[in-house]
Amino acid sequence: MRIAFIKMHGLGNDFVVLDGRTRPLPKIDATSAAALADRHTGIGCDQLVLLEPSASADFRMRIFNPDGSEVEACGNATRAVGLLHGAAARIETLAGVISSAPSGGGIAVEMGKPRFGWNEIPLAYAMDTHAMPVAWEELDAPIAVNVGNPHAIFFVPDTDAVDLARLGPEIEHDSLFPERINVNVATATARDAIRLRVWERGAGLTRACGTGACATAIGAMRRGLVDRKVTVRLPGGALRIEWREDGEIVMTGPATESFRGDFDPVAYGLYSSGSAE
Ligand SMILES: N[C@H](CCC[C@H](N)C(=O)O)C(=O)O
Repeated sequence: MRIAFIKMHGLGNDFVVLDGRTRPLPKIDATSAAALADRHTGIGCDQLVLLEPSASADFRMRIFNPDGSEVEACGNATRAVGLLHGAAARIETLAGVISSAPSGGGIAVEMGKPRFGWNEIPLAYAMDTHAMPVAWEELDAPIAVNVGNPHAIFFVPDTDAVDLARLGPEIEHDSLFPERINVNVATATARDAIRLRVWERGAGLTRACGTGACATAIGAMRRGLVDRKVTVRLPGGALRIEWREDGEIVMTGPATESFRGDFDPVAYGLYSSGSAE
């Protein structure tokens, strides 16, 4: 039996969504996730997103990077599945239960509260995460923030002048980051505006990163560069981030369904539910 998928994106950060909220999905592991995400031999996406029933929320969202790693959070995908759900939703993730709701033509997501402790990022050893005493060439003194997943944010004079394709993977895989790291280069251009480019852990350069926008906005606020409501402009478009007085991060932005299709699970080492395992 063929498996249906929905192709979606948030500002060009694209996803293959397998909707298992009402019918069981085949077992997905790192190998099959990477095969489905492959842009040449698979369907192709920045992240594979599985929806499953949940005992603690409206549904559970699992997120796999194209390298097969399963991760705790994905801001753009959360808006996409919020659009798919069509109404306000509480969503169980590896980082806890978050919520989405339609908002002004887009989707607003309450992403949880940021964490700043060196062991919460996590880092391999104790260090000031506000201005880390480390550097990779011109990228130095990052601020580290965990918004469900780990981020390092470098504030630079010109984001376009950074060779992120070369420095991104070097930083992502540095032994300082035991769970690797998402790498953000940003410029605060006004009290309510940030420019951002992201090298994503397990995915590489993407057109937008929702958790990167959240982490970068929080980092800029903690550094006193911006106020508590900012517009973050990424290559794929803009997201609105607010750090609410109660500590919750609220991200608002668009989500789009591109097309629907189906695939033969056997071609990806999967067996549709109920068939021979
Ligand atoms: N690559 C990220 C997951 C996807 C985050 C990004 N697509 C977003 O919209 O938040 C990580 O490994 O933490």
